[in-house]
Amino acid sequence: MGIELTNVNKVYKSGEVEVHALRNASLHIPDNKIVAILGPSGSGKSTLLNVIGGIDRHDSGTISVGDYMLDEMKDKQVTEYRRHALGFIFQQYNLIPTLTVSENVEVGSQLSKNPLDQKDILEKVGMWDKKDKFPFQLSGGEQQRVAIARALVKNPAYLLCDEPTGALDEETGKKILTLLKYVNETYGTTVCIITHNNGIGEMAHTVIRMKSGEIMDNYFNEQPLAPEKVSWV
Ligand SMILES: Nc1ncnc2c1ncn2[C@@H]1O[C@H](COP(=O)(O)OP(=O)(O)OP(=O)(O)O)[C@@H](O)[C@H]1O
Repeated sequence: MGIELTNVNKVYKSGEVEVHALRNASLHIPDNKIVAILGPSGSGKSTLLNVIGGIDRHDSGTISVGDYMLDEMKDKQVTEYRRHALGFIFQQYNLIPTLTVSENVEVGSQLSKNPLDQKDILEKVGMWDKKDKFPFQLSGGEQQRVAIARALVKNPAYLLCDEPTGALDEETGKKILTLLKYVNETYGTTVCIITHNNGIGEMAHTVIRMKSGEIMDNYFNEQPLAPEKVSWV
């Protein structure tokens, strides 16, 4: 099972210009792992995560995520897949500014048929005592914890994270990585982390390196480091 891509291509066209964002990308990500997707700016990392996450559709090739065969799914089925199988985390947290912490998490809860207990999740991410605060009253690290709680309350099998520590300093970033590792170990969630920070590869079970839309490398880390021990670059 897990995530399987075979010869996936994605071309963006703007006028006469074509950008080959993914070129014959093939990879296998086993379930219940932490995966780091590394590569320079423009190498196709976000495109890869977006086609896996059903935010964007690929042009050719096959993608399966668990039981979901993405190339065979209609848009409505892709929406269901995003709601039930996936949680998303972004660099800029994307919390709703007019809702409190618990109301933001409630949004995630309402998207799921079998949501987890909100109090339990907010306690696990260390934000229960701030459940009535608004996002502007929280630090960046706290906002990212809430975003993780909102994604997690749906109990997704896959957590797709695009630069989750990109806006955070080293100390706070490492706390968020520790939380993601805890999520992986506690719930068995597969955690995919896109990052410019090569050090994050040191804590992952699987590392994927991209360049110019191609997967250059895909290897297992025999001994992933604890998040607090990774280098920060
Ligand atoms: N919606 C789009 N329309 C046109 N071109 C796009 C679109 N999305 C991405 N691209 C192009 O596809 C290529 C890959 O972009 P992508 O965002 O996947 O790279 P990335 O590795 O995530 O970069 P970064 O680390 O800077 O976020 C780039 O050349 C980018 O300009």
